[in-house]
Amino acid sequence: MSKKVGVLLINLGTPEQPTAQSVRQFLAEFLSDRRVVDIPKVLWMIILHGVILRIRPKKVAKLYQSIWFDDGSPLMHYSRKQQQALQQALADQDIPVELAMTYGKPSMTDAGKSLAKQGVEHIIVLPLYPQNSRTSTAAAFDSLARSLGKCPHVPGLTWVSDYHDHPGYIAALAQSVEQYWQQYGKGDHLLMSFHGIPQRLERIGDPYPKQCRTTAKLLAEKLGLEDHQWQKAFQSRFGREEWVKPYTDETLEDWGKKGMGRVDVIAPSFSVDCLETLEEIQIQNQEIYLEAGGKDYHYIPALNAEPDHIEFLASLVKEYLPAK
Ligand SMILES: C=CC1=C(C)c2cc3[nH]c(cc4nc(cc5[nH]c(cc1n2)c(C)c5CCC(=O)O)C(CCC(=O)O)=C4C)c(C)c3C=C
Ligand SMILES: [Fe+2]
Ligand SMILES: [Fe+2]
Repeated sequence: MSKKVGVLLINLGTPEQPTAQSVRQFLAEFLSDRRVVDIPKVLWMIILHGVILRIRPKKVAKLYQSIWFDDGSPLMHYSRKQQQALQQALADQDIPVELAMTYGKPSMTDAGKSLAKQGVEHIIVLPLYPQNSRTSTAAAFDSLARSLGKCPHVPGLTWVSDYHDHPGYIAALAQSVEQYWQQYGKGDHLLMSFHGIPQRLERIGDPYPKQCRTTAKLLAEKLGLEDHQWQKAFQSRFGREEWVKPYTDETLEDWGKKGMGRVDVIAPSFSVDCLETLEEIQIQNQEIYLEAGGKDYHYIPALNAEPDHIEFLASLVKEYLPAK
């Protein structure tokens, strides 16, 4: 008899409210994770609690307020929709789907308990990070492992480490760009903006930057773009250290100064729209580009719970089903 399979979708986590208190709670947990910030612990705790958590929550809460949805944070809104849509897509196979966040709620433990209650004995764990990094994917793994530490036994597990070059993922991205172009016309340049990580991490073996470059190259090929029509860049720098280059904001400022026409921006490291896309890319970076002299700026939304994306995720799950 084969074991009943379930799916655990994982994303980062997000504040419960767009308030300084809620943002502080989220950042305190997220930024205390050694997978995310690995500078000497005592020094980091002094900086984090003495400086960052005193200043940043208030500032960032305002940014969350500017993009907050009626039912909560965009990241949570779209993650829930993804879970429901994937659940529906896999209903004919009787595969339940739960959602957990690496930090905060819904917790790994609650999601795991819910799968167990539904009779699941083998979990396909799908972190919604197309590219694999110690700061995102490995952090999700640690969080899952910690919660399994409290479990009376460990179920069967299949870990989807990444899908950065999966033809189905590249096709879903290309499809969304083409649909956008059909509706709103096509820009002169496509900027593919990925969440950044410190450059030092690439030197010590984090596969993430290389996987982002591969995603970008494959997407450009799929769209039939020539080299001068697109560029990749890395966003969301944090702290003083050098991060992987080129930087998104500097690239857009440079393009704006050159008086470039219309730029379209897509963010292929984000499975769902969130603060870093709806605020940083769509609001902040647009301002940078236009103020520098750029003419027109369009943000192409994340794949979210769009049918092509869900179809791809369902097919990915089926590829990882354990042999009967
Ligand atoms: C300490 C530095 C950070 C690293 C390294 C990092 C990697 C990383 N992050 C994501 C995805 C997301 N990050 C988001 C928010 C966010 N990221 C950092 C810092 C690092 N991220 C901070 C401090 C924040 C919070 C906002 C802020 O204070 O600026 C989000 C959005 C969350 C939301 O609620 O909308 C996502 C998603 C990836 C994929 C990644 C490594 C590859
Ligand atoms: Fe981040
Ligand atoms: Fe940011």
